[in-house]
Amino acid sequence: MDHASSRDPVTFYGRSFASRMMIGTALYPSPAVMQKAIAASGAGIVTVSLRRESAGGRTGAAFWDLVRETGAAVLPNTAGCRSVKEAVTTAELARDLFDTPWIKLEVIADDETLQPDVVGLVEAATVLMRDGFEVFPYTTEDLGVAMRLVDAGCRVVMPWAAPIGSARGIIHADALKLMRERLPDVALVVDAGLGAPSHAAEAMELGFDAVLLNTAVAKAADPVAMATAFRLAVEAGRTGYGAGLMGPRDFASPSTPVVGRPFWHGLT
Ligand SMILES: CC(=O)[C@@H](O)[C@H](O)COP(=O)(O)O
Repeated sequence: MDHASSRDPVTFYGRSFASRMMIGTALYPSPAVMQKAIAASGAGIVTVSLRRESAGGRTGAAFWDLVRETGAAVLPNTAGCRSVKEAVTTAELARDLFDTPWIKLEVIADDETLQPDVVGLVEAATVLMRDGFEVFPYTTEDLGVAMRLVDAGCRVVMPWAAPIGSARGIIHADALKLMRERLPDVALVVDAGLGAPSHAAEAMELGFDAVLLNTAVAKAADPVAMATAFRLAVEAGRTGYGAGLMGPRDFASPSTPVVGRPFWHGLT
């Protein structure tokens, strides 16, 4: 019987990638460390903030060159947008600047916590999908919102594990499991709040298609080593999921025989 494995490619809007990890480009101690960490992560997709790039000038151009040198596909994002209008305008600028229909859509309700505004998100996703974008919406674990995003045409949904930068890992595993169960044909990516490689493995074991993370790698004492650890964890989690995880049981189930006699009985 064939099983899914870490070597199965993942597909987003018709583009396939060997790696199931996406990585952010913010917060690294230096551009050189960012490049090395991206390489160590094996990520085929990097996300970049349009606000940073649209600032233009030498800093923006130099940063864009560094990202391009990684060879990864670019997923521009609308980080920091607080309204539908702002997110749609930013997406349009991103399409021109990065020459891609992809947009990681973030509509933020609260500057302090970066809590997603899920009402504005569905509205902006509807506008952008109608306008030919391929939207990767960043949302909470709420199934109802995810279903509205799918109704709007999104083929990818990116629920959080936990609030951005919190490093708490998956807080509502049951809600993510339900989302996986109810949206079997949608590419689901756990985005934000992953703090340890084991969190990424858990997301993959839940059957998610990929993970996206930034802070845990960028802020690690050794970002390159941490990127490697996340890569291995994603591969392990995906392979474990494909191998068919046994379900938990309420009570013990003996894994060693309790009948018969030890084979060495009588030899001494
Ligand atoms: C939505 C968002 O901005 C995230 O993609 C973020 O960049 C990654 O979250 P962490 O920094 O918590 O990994």
